[in-house]
Amino acid sequence: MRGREEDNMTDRDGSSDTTPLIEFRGVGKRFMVKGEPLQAVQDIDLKVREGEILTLVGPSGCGKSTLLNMAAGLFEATAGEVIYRGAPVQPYNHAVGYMTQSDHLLPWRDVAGNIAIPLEIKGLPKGEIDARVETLMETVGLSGFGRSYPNQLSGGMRKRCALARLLAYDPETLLMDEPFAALDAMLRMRMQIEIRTLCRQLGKTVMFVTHDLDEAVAIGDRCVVFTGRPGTIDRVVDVPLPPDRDILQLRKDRAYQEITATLWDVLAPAVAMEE
Ligand SMILES: Nc1ncnc2c1ncn2[C@@H]1O[C@H](COP(=O)(O)OP(=O)(O)OP(=O)(O)O)[C@@H](O)[C@H]1O
Repeated sequence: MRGREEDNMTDRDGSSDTTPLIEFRGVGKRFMVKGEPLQAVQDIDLKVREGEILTLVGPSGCGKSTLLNMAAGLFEATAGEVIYRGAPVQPYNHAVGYMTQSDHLLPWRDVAGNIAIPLEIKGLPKGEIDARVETLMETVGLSGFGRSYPNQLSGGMRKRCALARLLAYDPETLLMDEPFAALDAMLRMRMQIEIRTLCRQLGKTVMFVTHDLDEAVAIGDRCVVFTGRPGTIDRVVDVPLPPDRDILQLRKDRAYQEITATLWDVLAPAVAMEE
């Protein structure tokens, strides 16, 4: 199945076909670097289902971020096509929101001021902005911190603030590129729990890139494993854990242990080849 996702898009219960929200059809991306071609990804066939959390894991440089950038319409595919809700992705895809490792909070604005930015850009009236900011702070567990400045926040609180700002744009799809990589293990787990809970509550579709296989399994409904350079899809697996899984207890879960061990066998050779 190398380079190919299973053709059928049956639901978890196997009952029905679903139209993908995002589809990569035979996608390749080649960059020119100092006059030389560099094939970042090739032969990518991938369907992202509406409302799912799809995690992408693979060795460094296999093109995970490149795929997110193509879904966002920031990079154009050099082969194949990227489809969003039935139409080719245009520069830029306004239905997606991006979150990266660095939170890009404005240091001179407090928490409420940072979260308000997209609402101010939209030109909403002040009363509505205040009410929406309050709700968003509550959603991400930052109630009472509206007047705090980014340098007064812990790493996890900064992430929550960045997440609330992202949600203020109300994107249909969240593209998350190693958003929790800089957090310590405990905070990271708390954010994983929050992202799963929030995205299920709000019905968001998520493409989530991570280097961390445990994280990919813990938060994903499905997990895409990449290999090589150029990046190709080795396999797409259903994560055999319930949607309302208890992330804190996963280490003791037999299904979790088995799936991470299986995926590690796929990834390990590629990781061993990383310089
Ligand atoms: N704008 C660009 N111009 C030239 N080369 C690029 C550009 N963006 C990415 N690349 C190259 O494409 C390849 C894939 O990069 P990409 O960042 O997508 O991989 P990745 O899997 O996300 O890596 P990592 O896990 O290290 O973040 C790399 O060799 C990278 O150097």
